[in-house]
Amino acid sequence: MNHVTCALTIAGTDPSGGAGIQADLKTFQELKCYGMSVITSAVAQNTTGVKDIHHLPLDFLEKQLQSISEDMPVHALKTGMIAQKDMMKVIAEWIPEINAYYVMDPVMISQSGDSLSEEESREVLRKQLLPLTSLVTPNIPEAEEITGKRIETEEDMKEAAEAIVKNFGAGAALVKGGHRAGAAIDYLFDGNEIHAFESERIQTENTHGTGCTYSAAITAYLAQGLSLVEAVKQAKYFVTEAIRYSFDLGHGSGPTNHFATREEVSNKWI
Ligand SMILES: Nc1ncnc2c1ncn2[C@@H]1O[C@H](COP(=O)(O)OP(=O)(O)O)[C@@H](O)[C@H]1O
Ligand SMILES: Cc1ncc(COP(=O)(O)OP(=O)(O)O)c(N)n1
Repeated sequence: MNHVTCALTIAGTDPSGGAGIQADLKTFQELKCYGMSVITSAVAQNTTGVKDIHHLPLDFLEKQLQSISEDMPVHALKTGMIAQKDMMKVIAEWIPEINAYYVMDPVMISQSGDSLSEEESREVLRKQLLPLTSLVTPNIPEAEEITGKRIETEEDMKEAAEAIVKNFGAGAALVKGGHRAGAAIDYLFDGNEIHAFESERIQTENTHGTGCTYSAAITAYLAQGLSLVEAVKQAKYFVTEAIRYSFDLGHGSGPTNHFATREEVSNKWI
């Protein structure tokens, strides 16, 4: 019997294909996982920003989740945009039903500055979802929102990662440095120690969906059985190349290139 590795994303949509469910599924596919998706919100957005959001009804969210758990294996799952507290509660009740790694990208505000989650959902995220995670991957503003502390230095990033695990019960925390100047350094606290993942900063405006792509890549690698540290290391390489060979598409911040690590593509693309 051939073994298929299955990864699930629970997130919002991006019709322009750079972020959200679309970015996650492209990443799963590229990393040779069978990709599945449950949609929380349909978002009218593109490289310039968010135009409108339509939240799917709660009972429909439940039916989508049920469609997965009654029929399909899940080796790892990620969540992205979960805008409302009641959606979070439904998802938090469902996750323990399946025995899989859980990576949370705590999406709050898009790069274009548009809010993708309601203020009142933050407490549910902290109290009910974080303790279920194998890993949470906040950028700096999201880590500040979770911990309630300003992050200015690399020391602050490390302390935030540690606090998210020790004070909020996350399995591990990866605080991403995409929003800082200088080298792109992310810090992982795995419950025991801090690990640093560093790449050069690539000079480009085309970084739409980097966080989605990164967390989806980590999810795919965990599904395939890599250790947490190795999964983050491989995913960091994947997202760095996806930014390096990003597409100059649209009138705003262009999307990352999900097949940039294919040698034959990156050599000829740009
Ligand atoms: N210009 C860049 N060059 C290289 N790496 C980057 C760049 N911008 C972001 N990254 C990396 O992309 C990943 C996503 O980070 P970040 O942009 O902070 O997340 P988000 O998209 O959630 O805001 C991180 O590994 C970060 O270090
Ligand atoms: C539906 C949806 N989910 C998440 C995001 C945010 O994407 P992210 O990878 O954090 O990167 P930016 O696009 O904000 O750079 C989104 N836009 N849409």
